[in-house]
Amino acid sequence: MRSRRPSSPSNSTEMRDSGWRTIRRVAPYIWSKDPKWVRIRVCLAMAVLVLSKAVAVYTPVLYKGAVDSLAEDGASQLALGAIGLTVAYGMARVMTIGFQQLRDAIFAPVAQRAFRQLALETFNHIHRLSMRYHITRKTGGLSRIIERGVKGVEFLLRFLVFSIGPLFLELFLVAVVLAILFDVWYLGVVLATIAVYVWFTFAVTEWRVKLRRQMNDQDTDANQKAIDSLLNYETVKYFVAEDREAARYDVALKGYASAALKTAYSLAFLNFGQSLIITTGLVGVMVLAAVGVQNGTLTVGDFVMVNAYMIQITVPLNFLGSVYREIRQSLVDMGEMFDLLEQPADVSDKPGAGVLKVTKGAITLQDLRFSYEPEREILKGVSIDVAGGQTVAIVGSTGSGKSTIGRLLFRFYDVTGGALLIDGQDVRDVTQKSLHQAIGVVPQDTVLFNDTIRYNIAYGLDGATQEQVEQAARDAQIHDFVMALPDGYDTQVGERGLKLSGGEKQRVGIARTLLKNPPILLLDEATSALDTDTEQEIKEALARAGQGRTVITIAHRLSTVAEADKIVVLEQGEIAEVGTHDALLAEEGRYWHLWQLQKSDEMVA
Ligand SMILES: Nc1ncnc2c1ncn2[C@@H]1O[C@H](COP(=O)(O)OP(=O)(O)OP(=O)(O)O)[C@@H](O)[C@H]1O
Repeated sequence: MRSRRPSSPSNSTEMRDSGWRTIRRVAPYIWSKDPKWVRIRVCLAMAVLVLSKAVAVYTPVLYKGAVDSLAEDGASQLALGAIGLTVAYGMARVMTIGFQQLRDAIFAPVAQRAFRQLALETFNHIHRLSMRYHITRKTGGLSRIIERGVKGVEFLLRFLVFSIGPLFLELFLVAVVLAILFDVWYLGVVLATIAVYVWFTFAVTEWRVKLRRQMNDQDTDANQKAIDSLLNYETVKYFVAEDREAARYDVALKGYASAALKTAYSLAFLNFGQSLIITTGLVGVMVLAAVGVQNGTLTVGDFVMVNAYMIQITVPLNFLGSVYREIRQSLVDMGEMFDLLEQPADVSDKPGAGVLKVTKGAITLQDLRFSYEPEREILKGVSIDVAGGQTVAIVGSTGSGKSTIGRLLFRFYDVTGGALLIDGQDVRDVTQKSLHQAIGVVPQDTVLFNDTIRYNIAYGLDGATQEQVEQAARDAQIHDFVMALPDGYDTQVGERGLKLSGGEKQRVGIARTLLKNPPILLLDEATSALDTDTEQEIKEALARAGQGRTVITIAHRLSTVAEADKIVVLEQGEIAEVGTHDALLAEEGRYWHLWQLQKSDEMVA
């Protein structure tokens, strides 16, 4: 699906601001001391740029010389001077192009380095951003922001450095040559032509940007309708709605066609207007030159030289409209990327944060308070002590805050009150890296990389060997299943692991966590009802995984927690009961009630 392009800045202040911000952000990569070659290349590219423009501006002078030489010597005589000048003219043209290409080649590594570093910086930053940010953004949207932002920088560099900058340098040089070789009238006509041309181009482009936006919106609309309809393929068939769908799509297509036509007409208007202005200027300057030739103050060579200059400056001017439009769009795209880069991470390491040292693996929740949104407290003072090596289960009705405790332990969010300690160290005082290293998480819904089973299991340990992968798979009770597959460990799991069943995915998830071998294990049990056999296998796999570690199980089904050393019953963010399975049943309280409910559910099922 093509995305809707963001709207462009509506006024020049915004453009200037985003322009400045872009320069501030990109300049350090372009004008960087380290490595040294960056600055050397930039200086060289600039020198070659000036050289190419100087040669370009001198080329018509050679042309004039050839024409004058021909006019003086007469066509019948051998005009050696004219031939020499014509060859020199040809060489000058080749040199101009040669210098341009050389400049591009010298600058290219600098630009590539800048794109790479910016993309990498943004990517790393996105990984650093907290969960709070990630769950509100669509990952596809994020990758588009990086892609468009980096493309924007690429475009801006290419056009500012290689198109707009050189164009203005050339205009300036031509203006100086005209003022010196001819008189200020020529300069006046040229400047007036350029001024009117630039004004016209910008004004019409501004109007065209709006038309283009309408066209893009219509395009997105048509696309969305088509995709939505295809995604609902079965529903369309169930309701015999093919004709209705086609009609709906056609309405969207009609809207797109009408917007596209307006865009095309406006382009014709822009092109014609530009050509009218430039030709008027060209004719004006040439009339001045023709008068000069008649008066005897100018030669025929001067006449053709003026023409050559005018033609030379019109070619790049022709692109001005599209360059202007693209620059505006690039500024918007880059603005989005820089917004992202400036987005603070709300969970970050304290300055001087130490490394978490896990000795026993004891976990203490001290009067833990937390809210995702200020007005709704999810955990209202929860205190739990988990001794090293113990298995503690947290149970409770849905929405009571069980998974939230796991997220706080992993420090996806910071607590709003109280503290969370591991072996006496507050999780906020240690580096996130060391904390994440110490905790293995088997989430409710394991998401896998779109790669092989081997890759997904080996992900748990950088550089894991085949033997280690297989051992982990055996411990997670998935090895036999994998070996029975035609491609074994090379089986592709599909996007997000969709080619595996829920139970298989979860066991792959357990295997990779076992390979990580963390002292603390956080199990967020699958809520989806698994069949009894699978549940039993997963239960065994998890029991094995928990040996010799501290385990916190967030349990949705009580049948899996009976053997826990301690069960904490959570209700609406508060602890309702704590005890062992037997003790809690004997109390006949909340846990007993939940147990009865689940037992009767299972009987019905
Ligand atoms: N990112 C979030 N922003 C706002 N509210 C959230 C967010 N995540 C969870 N919540 C809310 O916090 C409450 C507790 O969620 P949590 O996932 O911890 O519940 P749970 O006890 O694990 O439930 P379940 O058994 O259904 O998984 C829920 O009411 C949920 O709607």
